[in-house]
Amino acid sequence: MSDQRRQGGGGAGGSRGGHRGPRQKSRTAPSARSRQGDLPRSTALRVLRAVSHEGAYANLELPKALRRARLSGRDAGFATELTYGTLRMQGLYDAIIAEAAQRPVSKLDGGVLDVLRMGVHQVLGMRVPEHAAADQSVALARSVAGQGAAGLVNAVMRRIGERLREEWLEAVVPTEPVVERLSVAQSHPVWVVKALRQALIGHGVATAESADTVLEDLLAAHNVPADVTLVARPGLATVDELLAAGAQPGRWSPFAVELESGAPGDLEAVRDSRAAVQDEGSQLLALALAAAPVTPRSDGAPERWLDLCAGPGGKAGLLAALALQQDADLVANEVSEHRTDLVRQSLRPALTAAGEAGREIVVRTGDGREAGQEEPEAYDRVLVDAPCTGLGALRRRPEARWRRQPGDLVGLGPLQRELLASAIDATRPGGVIAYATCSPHLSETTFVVRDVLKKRDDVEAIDARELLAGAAVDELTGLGEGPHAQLWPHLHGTDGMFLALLRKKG
Ligand SMILES: C[S@@+](CC[C@H](N)C(=O)[O-])C[C@H]1O[C@@H](n2cnc3c(N)ncnc32)[C@H](O)[C@@H]1O
Repeated sequence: MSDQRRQGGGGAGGSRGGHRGPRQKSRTAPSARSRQGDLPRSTALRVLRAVSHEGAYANLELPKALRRARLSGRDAGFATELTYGTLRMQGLYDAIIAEAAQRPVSKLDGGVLDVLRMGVHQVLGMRVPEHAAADQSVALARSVAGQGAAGLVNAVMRRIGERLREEWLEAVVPTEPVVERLSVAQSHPVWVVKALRQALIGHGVATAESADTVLEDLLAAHNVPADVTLVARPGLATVDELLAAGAQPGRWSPFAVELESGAPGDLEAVRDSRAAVQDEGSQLLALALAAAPVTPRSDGAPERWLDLCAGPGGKAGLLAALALQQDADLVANEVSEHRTDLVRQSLRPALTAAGEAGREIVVRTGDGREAGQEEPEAYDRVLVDAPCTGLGALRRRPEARWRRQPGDLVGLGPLQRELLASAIDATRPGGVIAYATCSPHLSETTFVVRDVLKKRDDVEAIDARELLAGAAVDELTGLGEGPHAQLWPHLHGTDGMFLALLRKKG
């Protein structure tokens, strides 16, 4: 459990702001505090408004908002849990608000609805005393929508306080059908629940009989904040260095540590891009590709690696470090110029080290769909970390489940297939292609690989599970029936990463 969750009812409001230090109190006059809600809550509300009205991403918006409000320590933790927890559980909270307000949430003003969602999360998700949550919600409602809204929020918050969480669940969660039940109880859109159910069965980790139980575990795992995992990029940083700075060892990757407190940017190695925030699933994928057997080049020339969709540079950062250790060259390609800049930043120390070692690391902007035609059979190892719905990373992207739509798959499907076909063309005979997504959705994983393989006889699937397990420092099972591998948040504590490894024949 994270610090934010542990602190639960403490934080900003457990005691009507009584825990706050004198410095914060002096920044806001008492009259302003009561009119607008306290600083952690008004900061969280500002982020929620930006997410629901301006299409902002909470993980980018929140750090900026915390900085602007100069929140740190417990207050920053409280605002973070309030923002992320409210966004995650929005589906359940909307059902509770509709019942308590005796009207559909679509009839409520958007700002008032966000205030109420935050209010419900405080009472039912964070154990903040009802009176503190209600008073602060009323003040926030007054500031966003006036006195009339304050009266409505007051009435709804009092009604919400009349029942325990279990009683609310009983009141608003339908008993059947199962998909509807899980959708409300675990706060996911129905289409996502259905797609994940199919994925669990399709990837071979559940049967039609066991799927509902396993599905509940998966959905529940999406509602628990992910640990902050770092990678010590080999040759550039060491795990020991990060452990000495207070991190704990990771579970699967030999280069992973977990940061239980503090911000990643507090660590020098992270500031220098020698280490980085990276889920262990992503680390294992890069390690599996680097370890896959390829036929050595007959001319003895160094291997050439390609990361076709590299932005913002997480996997490219680890691949660059591994390429340096294996005397290989790397091209990190990305279609967006802005994201190419992020890759360049991420690879800064590796670029310097490559220059010193006489190795070549190139960061470039380009459409990956053209690489196969422009550089046929040029590479030994190619990663396609394809643009996808991100349904495997819902722990980290709290608003993604509400923003994503089934229609997104229509645009992504052809792009994923074209990128994979291009990657195969760019790989020389005897080389290996890794196709990865941070989504277990069958339409973006096994169906893409199946369709591409159906059209060509120059490539075959190899057992990704074996290579993934071989890269792990602990026994890694539950990856499916093969040959492709699927990681799961509820089984492995990683993001839901998919990996197919293909070998170019010849
Ligand atoms: C899932 S992200 C890759 C994440 C990255 N590998 C990492 O670990 O940090 C997919 C990336 O593909 C890029 N992309 C989308 N279409 C592309 C294309 N046609 N060619 C190359 N990159 C593309 C997106 O801009 C995005 O940065």
